[in-house]
Amino acid sequence: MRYKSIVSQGARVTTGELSSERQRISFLYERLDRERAEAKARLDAALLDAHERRWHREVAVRTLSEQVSRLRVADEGLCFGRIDRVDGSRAYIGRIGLFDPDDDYAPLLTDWRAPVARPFYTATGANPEGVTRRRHFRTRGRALEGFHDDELQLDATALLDALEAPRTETMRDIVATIQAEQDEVIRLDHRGVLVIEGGPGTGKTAVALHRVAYLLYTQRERLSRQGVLVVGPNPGFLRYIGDVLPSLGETDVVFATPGELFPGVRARREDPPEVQGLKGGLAAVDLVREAVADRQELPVEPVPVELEDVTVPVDAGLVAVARDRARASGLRHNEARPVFFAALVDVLVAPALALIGHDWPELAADVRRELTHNADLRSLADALWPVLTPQALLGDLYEGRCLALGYPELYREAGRAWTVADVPLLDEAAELLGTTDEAVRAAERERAAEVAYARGVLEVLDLEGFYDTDDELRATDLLDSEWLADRHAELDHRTVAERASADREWTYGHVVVDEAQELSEMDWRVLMRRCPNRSMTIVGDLAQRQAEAGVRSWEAVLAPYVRERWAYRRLTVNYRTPAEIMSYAAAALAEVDASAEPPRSVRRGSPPVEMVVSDLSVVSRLRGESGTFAVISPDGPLTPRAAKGLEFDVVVVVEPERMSPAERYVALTRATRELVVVRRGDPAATRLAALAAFH
Ligand SMILES: Nc1ncnc2c1ncn2[C@@H]1O[C@H](COP(=O)(O)OP(=O)(O)OP(=O)(O)O)[C@@H](O)[C@H]1O
Repeated sequence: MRYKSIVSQGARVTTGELSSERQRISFLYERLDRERAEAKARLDAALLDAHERRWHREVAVRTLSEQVSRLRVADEGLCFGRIDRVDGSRAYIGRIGLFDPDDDYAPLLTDWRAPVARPFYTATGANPEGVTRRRHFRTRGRALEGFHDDELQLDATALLDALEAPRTETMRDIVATIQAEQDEVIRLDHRGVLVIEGGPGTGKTAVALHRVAYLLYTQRERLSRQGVLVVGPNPGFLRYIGDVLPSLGETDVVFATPGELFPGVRARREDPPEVQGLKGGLAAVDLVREAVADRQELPVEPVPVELEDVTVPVDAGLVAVARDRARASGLRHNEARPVFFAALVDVLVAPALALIGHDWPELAADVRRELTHNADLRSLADALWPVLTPQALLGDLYEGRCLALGYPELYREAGRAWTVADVPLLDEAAELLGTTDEAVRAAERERAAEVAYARGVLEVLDLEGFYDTDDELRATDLLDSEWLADRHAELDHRTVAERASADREWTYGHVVVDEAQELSEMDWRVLMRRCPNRSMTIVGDLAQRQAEAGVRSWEAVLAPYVRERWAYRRLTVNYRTPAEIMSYAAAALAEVDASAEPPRSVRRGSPPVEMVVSDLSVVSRLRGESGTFAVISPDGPLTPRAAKGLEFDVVVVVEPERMSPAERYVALTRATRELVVVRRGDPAATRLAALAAFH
């Protein structure tokens, strides 16, 4: 191996160097503790500062609280490497940057995202980028256990150590071992849509999350104002990746599944594949348009409206003229209602005058006034052109109207929960319907909730551990209810993430879409609405697509929004699955796409074990020896769909023959160490067949 470990170096030199590196690292922790104490003192002072304007104080408190939590994340693995340069200078690389205030703020520790840290990840023997040595530290908690230096090849040791470690329930950051091809993508200076594709285990998710941390570092001002949205396939996956950004010091990010992109709805249910196809294709845009048009109705029979001197029959022909005028206004359905009513009054004046038998101008004005205030005409207009929420529109469509419109497959019983595929339709409906009075009332309710939230913030400040003893002043000691009320009026104090996730019209500064191959054309419309600047990182693998309505070509999905203006990068190395398991899974890949290349595995392990059993209950007795363990079966509890994006040390795949090729490919590539494949059959017959083949 092309590295010098401290063990292979002379013991005298090693001990000396190790102890000097230990001193250096404890010095960095001292600095960290000092900065943290100073930030906390400034936070206390900001809370106490009675002279400062309230909202200034509020901003200061928030900024300092963020700083305190940023400093807290670096508690473990603060510094993980060092580079020595040709000019004799060196830089220690870590999770955050630390500076020396006593030496003109010279860098003591360089943030991994800073440009000067880049050679730590990218320098090679062929292209050393001015670096003579790269050193990797091995730490436990705050203690330095050892280090090794590499000669600028792809450093196998640090990476393999990281990859061999047993997995936990949640994904870890890879900041100490980012590889050059990944680093290129993480730091890519591309403002628009970036598609990152790669086979299973190539680090797409890890890279996308580190890219978020990098973008927040380089464009903090813009992104912390607008927020970042990370979309993942299901809640289990979001829980799995949920710790990575906080471990990198970034917390202000909204995580959502496609079923949660419409505020107020948390869809979990899946439609059958053919219904997903109908709801997910672009034709669903016309479907929603038709559903709205269907609610702009004509009376079947003329409806009599009684005025003082005459009864006017409101017939379909007259209503059609009013409806055409309202539609021609170009306003959205709810917003065009007043136009419809005014047009209806307008078209009724002439027939009313004709029935009265006079057309004096004063009489016409009276009739118009009477019609405008006529309660029957108002309720008729309400019935013919009702105010609609997206939920009411789709609910009525599914619970009956779909039959007359020719979409019987959409029919559902009243009161059933929304499905994931309904979410983009609700969003589309919201676009076509516009605001409702209900929306205004909801905004009022939200304002009331903000007041309650403001109170909550104070409690959180009390609970977050900034106050260690009872003697210290607490936020609630300093801020009274009057202040709370004013403060509520002055500013919206929720975090960007909280405000963004509650607001359908919020537009994010950057959107990350993971397992993007699963999203339908309708899902993409929602995401593009949430990100008009098209600053997006899209990660996926077309070969792993399980959703019928998912992506078949990136070009086709992106062209309507950015034409050909998007960048594409491929990751080629598999950091999860040992080579033996990957070559076993290659057969499933070939079934999905005969021309596809499986990624190259960095690790070797043991070949998968195949079992044939007559009774599947055996599976419940299988266990992994250590680390994480999962059974993936078409019937669950962990289905191939739910296993998307996850990994486990030991994986048992049950009845892969009952899975589609893409499902099989996903299931077979989840193991980091051992794969057991269980099929149902006659074990004796299988053994005989194997023996026959052997002879
Ligand atoms: N440079 C690295 N250093 C250490 N671990 C890494 C590195 N790159 C990836 N990994 C690890 O490899 C595993 C697979 O990464 P990840 O889940 O991001 O892959 P993926 O491409 O999203 O896979 P899939 O397509 O199956 O969802 C994770 O455990 C991740 O932490």
